[in-house]
Amino acid sequence: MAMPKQPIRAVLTDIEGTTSSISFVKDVLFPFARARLAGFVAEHADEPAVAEALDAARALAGDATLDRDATVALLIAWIDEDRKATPLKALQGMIWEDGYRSGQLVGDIYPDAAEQLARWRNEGLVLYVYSSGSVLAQKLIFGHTAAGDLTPLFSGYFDTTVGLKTDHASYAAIAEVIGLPPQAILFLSDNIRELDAAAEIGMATIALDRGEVVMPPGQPHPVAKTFDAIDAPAGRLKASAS
Ligand SMILES: CSCCC(=O)C(=O)COP(=O)(O)O
Ligand SMILES: [Mg+2]
Repeated sequence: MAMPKQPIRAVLTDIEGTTSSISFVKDVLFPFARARLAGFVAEHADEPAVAEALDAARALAGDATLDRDATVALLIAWIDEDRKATPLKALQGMIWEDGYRSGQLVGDIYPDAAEQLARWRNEGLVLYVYSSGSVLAQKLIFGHTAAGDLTPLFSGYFDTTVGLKTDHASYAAIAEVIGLPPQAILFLSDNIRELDAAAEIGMATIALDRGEVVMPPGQPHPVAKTFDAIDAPAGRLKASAS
């Protein structure tokens, strides 16, 4: 006998390429952090969170003897190759904090994402974020948008300290923390490998195609161009969009 489909009770969303443009992350956020990394490290290297991130970067590189300059050079190389390394993401978040608080950075959230997230929350869904950006960076981008502070919409945030976004175990751990079966969670992302990992443990999935990258042909997830096309409580595209 076929199991009845679980109603969706939570939405888990990616940021870059999903709620926010890839160009904002690549052309605004990454260069902002890149230009300030050496100065930030020189000024804050003795603070525990910074020292911990620098040590973690050295450990990831497999060379605990790297001096400060060599570690900064390594981190800059990681920015240039868009490496989703947890210590780099921690430092980027700390550097962006100054930019958001001073008004130099404004969180770029697609209006359709902001509107639909608010609507889904009003409809009783609980909302969570899962991004390679650190939890601090996630709170900053949603906390400093042109439409104001969107952080009250969210019940929680997950970053790569829970595991890689392409690893199905990360989604199992997130479902456990949320306290819902994976089948009751809808995951939204522009990255097919992330969606595959979430689907592997039974989450409902929808791919976002914001027109900045080409979707691989034949990939198995329903595709939405905007959040308007998504029927989140049903965990699928609206009939008018499919
Ligand atoms: C939190 S904004 C910066 C996002 C970021 O650093 C990044 O690498 C984007 O990864 P995502 O998992 O949101 O696609
Ligand atoms: Mg993404």
